[in-house]
Amino acid sequence: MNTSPIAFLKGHGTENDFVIVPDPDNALDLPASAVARLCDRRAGIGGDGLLHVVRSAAHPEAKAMAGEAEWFMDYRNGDGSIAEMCGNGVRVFAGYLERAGLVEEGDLAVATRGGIKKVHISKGGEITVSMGRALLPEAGVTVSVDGRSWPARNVNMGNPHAVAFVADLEHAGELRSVPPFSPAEVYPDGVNIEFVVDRGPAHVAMRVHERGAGETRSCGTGACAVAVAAARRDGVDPAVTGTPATYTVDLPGGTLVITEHPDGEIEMTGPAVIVAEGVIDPSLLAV
Ligand SMILES: N[C@@H](CCC[C@H](N)C(=O)O)C(=O)O
Repeated sequence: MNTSPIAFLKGHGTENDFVIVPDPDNALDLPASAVARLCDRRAGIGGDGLLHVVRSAAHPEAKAMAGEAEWFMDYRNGDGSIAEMCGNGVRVFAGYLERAGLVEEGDLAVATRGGIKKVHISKGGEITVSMGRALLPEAGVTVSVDGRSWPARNVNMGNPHAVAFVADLEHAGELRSVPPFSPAEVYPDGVNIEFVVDRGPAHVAMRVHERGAGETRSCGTGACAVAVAAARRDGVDPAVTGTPATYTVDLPGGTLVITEHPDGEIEMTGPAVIVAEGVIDPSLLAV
């Protein structure tokens, strides 16, 4: 049981916001109920998710990566569930490590449940993450919200996404109160759903309903999934042309720039901001 005061920080990446809990030795008990309490916007600190900052060597799920990546992003969704990867989260995670003096500007590797991610912290504060390759299972899916349905592209960025191109982002309705529907046989563990419109050549805008969090103001893995789905729809495949493709993705909370390289590697660039730090009352962490 956690009895002494525990430090936290609050940060966001394009307004996808996180409670950051530094715990290098993995000494804290953080069950789903405690995570949900911390992420509660009224009775807790508030966040779309939680970044538990642990040394890889101290976490059973990350030990094997400790030789290549000193730090493990133990990411949790706001409802306490576990996700493989969080694109905005990994930038904020790296931003925290730099601010705490645990890493320096430049290149670092971060261990995640989705594997090791290479991160570059640049002088201006923007952070670029190599997000890995997108998997595009052939099976098309349908998503529905508020009585409307759209065909969607199934994209896996380490975590599952369904990307639907719509005529108007307002058609996605009140996503926070009316969760969209997607087929459980395709997504047995749930799915993140993106609604997308065109803004111009290689420029789209999206809204997202995240698994475990509801509608959020941004999703990094979602923006990567959208950029790849938009490129394929536009007949663009860097593996075929041998030329990188860059898409600008506008989200309610800001803009992310996504580049897909000919070898399939996807790079995402965006900001990471720390807005506060403080101390958690241990009662919030009671099991
Ligand atoms: N906001 C994240 C994605 C977080 C995980 C997602 N909700 C899931 O359950 O897969 C991002 O920036 O990628």
